[in-house]
Amino acid sequence: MITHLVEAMELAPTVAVHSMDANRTVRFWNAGAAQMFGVAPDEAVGRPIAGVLPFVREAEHDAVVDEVWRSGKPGPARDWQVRTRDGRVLWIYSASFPLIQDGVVRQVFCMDIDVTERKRNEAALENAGAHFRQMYLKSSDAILLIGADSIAEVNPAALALFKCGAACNMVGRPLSDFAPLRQPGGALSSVEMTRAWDLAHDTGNFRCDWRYLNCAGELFWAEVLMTSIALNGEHLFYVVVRDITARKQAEHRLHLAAQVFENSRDAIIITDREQTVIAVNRAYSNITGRGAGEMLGQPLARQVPGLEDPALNQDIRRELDATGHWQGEIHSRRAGGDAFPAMLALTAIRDSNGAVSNYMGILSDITDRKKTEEHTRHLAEHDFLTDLPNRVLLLDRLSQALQGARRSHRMLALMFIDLDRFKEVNDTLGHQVGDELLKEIARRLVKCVRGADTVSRQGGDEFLIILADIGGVDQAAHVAGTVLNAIAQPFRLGVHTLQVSGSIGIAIYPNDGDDIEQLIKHADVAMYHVKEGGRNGYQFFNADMQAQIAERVALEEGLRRALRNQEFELEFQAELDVLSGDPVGMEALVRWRHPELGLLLPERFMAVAEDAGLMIPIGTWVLQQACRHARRWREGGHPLVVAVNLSTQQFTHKNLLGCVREALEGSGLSPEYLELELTEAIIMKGGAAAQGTLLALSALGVRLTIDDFGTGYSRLGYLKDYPVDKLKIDSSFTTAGDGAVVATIIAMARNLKMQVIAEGVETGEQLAYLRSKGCDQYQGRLADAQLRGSALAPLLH
Ligand SMILES: Nc1nc2c(ncn2[C@@H]2O[C@H](COP(=O)(O)OP(=O)(O)OP(=O)(O)O)[C@@H](O)[C@H]2O)c(=O)[nH]1
Repeated sequence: MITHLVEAMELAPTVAVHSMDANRTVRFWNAGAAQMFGVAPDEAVGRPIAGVLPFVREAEHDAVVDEVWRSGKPGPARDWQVRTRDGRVLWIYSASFPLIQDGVVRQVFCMDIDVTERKRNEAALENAGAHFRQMYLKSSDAILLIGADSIAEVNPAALALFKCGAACNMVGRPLSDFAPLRQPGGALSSVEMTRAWDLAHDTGNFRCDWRYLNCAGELFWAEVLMTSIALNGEHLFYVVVRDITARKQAEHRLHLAAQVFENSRDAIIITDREQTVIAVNRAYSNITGRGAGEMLGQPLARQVPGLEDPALNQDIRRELDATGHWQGEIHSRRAGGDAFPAMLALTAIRDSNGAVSNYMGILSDITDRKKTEEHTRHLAEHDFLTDLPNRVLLLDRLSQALQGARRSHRMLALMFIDLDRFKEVNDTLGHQVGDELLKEIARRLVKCVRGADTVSRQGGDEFLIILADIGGVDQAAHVAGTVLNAIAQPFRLGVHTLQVSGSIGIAIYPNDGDDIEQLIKHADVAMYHVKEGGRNGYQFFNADMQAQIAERVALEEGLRRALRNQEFELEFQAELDVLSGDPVGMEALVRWRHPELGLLLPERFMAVAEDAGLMIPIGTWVLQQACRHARRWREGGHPLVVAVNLSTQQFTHKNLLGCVREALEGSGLSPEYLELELTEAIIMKGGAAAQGTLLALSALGVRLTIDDFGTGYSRLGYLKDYPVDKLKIDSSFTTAGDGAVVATIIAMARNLKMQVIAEGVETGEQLAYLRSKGCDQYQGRLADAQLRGSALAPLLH
């Protein structure tokens, strides 16, 4: 048995077996030992073991062997490190056991197995583990180990990324705790996560971008790599999470930029630094009708229509080099050849070193904007009603025409046209008909002139015409005649047919002025003279007109001052009873005590007052003063009626009643002592409202007299409809001794139960005649003389 065992030991190829006796002398040394240690059996057997095997841990080994000798039991198996004869260091697995004969330990056998290879693998594995741990701990990527349902382990980077502080805040929780309810695509995070786990499981690993929610409640983007691993039979996921928020933001910005580029309504062109086109967007094709293919690789200047002009190109380059930017309007063309206005903005794009790397061009189609601008400009320069040039454009055209005339030493004419009594059209037919008339007149005026001339509406019923470059004044006169004739043709406006006329003043450059203001002013002055002279005609400006105008202006200023300084006075004409000769009333007549010109009669200043719009304040003053006088007469024991003339402006003024009431209340005069005199013409001008006004005045208690009766085109029918108390026979009938007219008027007044008073009575015969015809009262030089001779003389002033 032993023999067999020894044979087996001899032959065991990988097991080195040797034995030693009590003297530590080698007794057995098999082939394995020879091979392992490089010592042949005959070199070993019979020699002390210490000399044969220089063990690295000799003392330790000796102790084990000593223990076997002493105890007679096998020593513990150990890994030892030994050095072979040829200097190799081996790891051996060694077991020692005793050979006992007769109860005595005779030898100790050692069996050694070379485990160097295994030891080396173990060391490598250990090293790899340590390295891996280092990587795990130091990794800048977050690493999580996910177990069945929850996080099993996290590295420090994961704690930092998820801002969770300690591992215990993550470990044990499902990864879905760290995601928002839904991913940006809208899918539920839990559903998406399960899908990802499944894919990772099926394919080994799975990569995706994922939106996470950290412990601070903040969302962030991460790239996730899940690797499915099996560890000790357990299924795990090794998850690497890398924060890609910055990348996502950059991607988002890029995406946005691409979207802007592609979806911009303006064409965007990108070139390289040589201005060769490298990209265009869709809008470029939409706007220009050219495909991107036509553009790419081509020089910008040749491909953006409108930029071909070398001079413009040079300007652009200079500006781009100097400021990095150029912007301007160009006349571009579409593929079909249609021209369109475009705004081009070119910007140099620089790289990180500041060198120009590209250029970006933005080309906008500004057709609509141009149209809007043109429309706005048209509105600003044209009259809304007639669409003729307005004052703004006229001034511009006049300035240009003047420059041209100066350069070419030619004449130009400026015509000021004002329609005659246009207000009446408005008043009688309405503003709308007035508007239609103005429009039609505008059309006719345009037809009277050449294309180079300008017809403009200044507002109201005023038109100005520039006759640019006339050969002589007769040419202007000819046009003025044509214009008057055109205006004079009947107008058919709806159901109305009307006939109007105009007054034209003409100023000639250079004779009547050499600047815009002067020419306009002088044409206006000339027009005014036509109005003064009865309207419906034309006049050229002359210097006398200017003087007259200056006088008028002075008079107008004087009137305003007179109102302020109380320069007006009242004079009175007596109204006497024909039969008794007693005074029954006084007619108040306004006078102006002019500081330089002395006492002025109304004829001298009323027309100016009317034009200057001063009739209301002057009339109001007269009314108030007259009432005060009458009140004083009454208090002095002379209850006389005071007669006050009303002007058209007063009669048609909306506050006439208020004004009369105020004058009565202000003076404390009873209404029956106030008599208001109106001419037939004034009543007619009051139009449809006249009857109402007269009734309202009558209702106030004041008396109403028709002045200058018989001179107007009397429509006698109206008399019975109006609350008129008295008719005043115009002095022209009295002084002319026109008995028939006077008698007829008196008879008519009788029939209408009105009183009648004759004006302008100068002689006793005239008075006798009036008396014989039953006239009630008289007035005139005879009446004043009689009063002046009486105790009431002071009342005349
Ligand atoms: N229908 C209409 N009337 C306007 C317009 N603008 C101004 N008017 C009126 O035109 C009238 C101009 O009157 P004036 O020129 O002062 O006087 P007129 O009645 O023409 O009398 P003369 O010029 O003295 O002959 C005024 O009654 C204005 O109210 C407008 O756009 N449409």
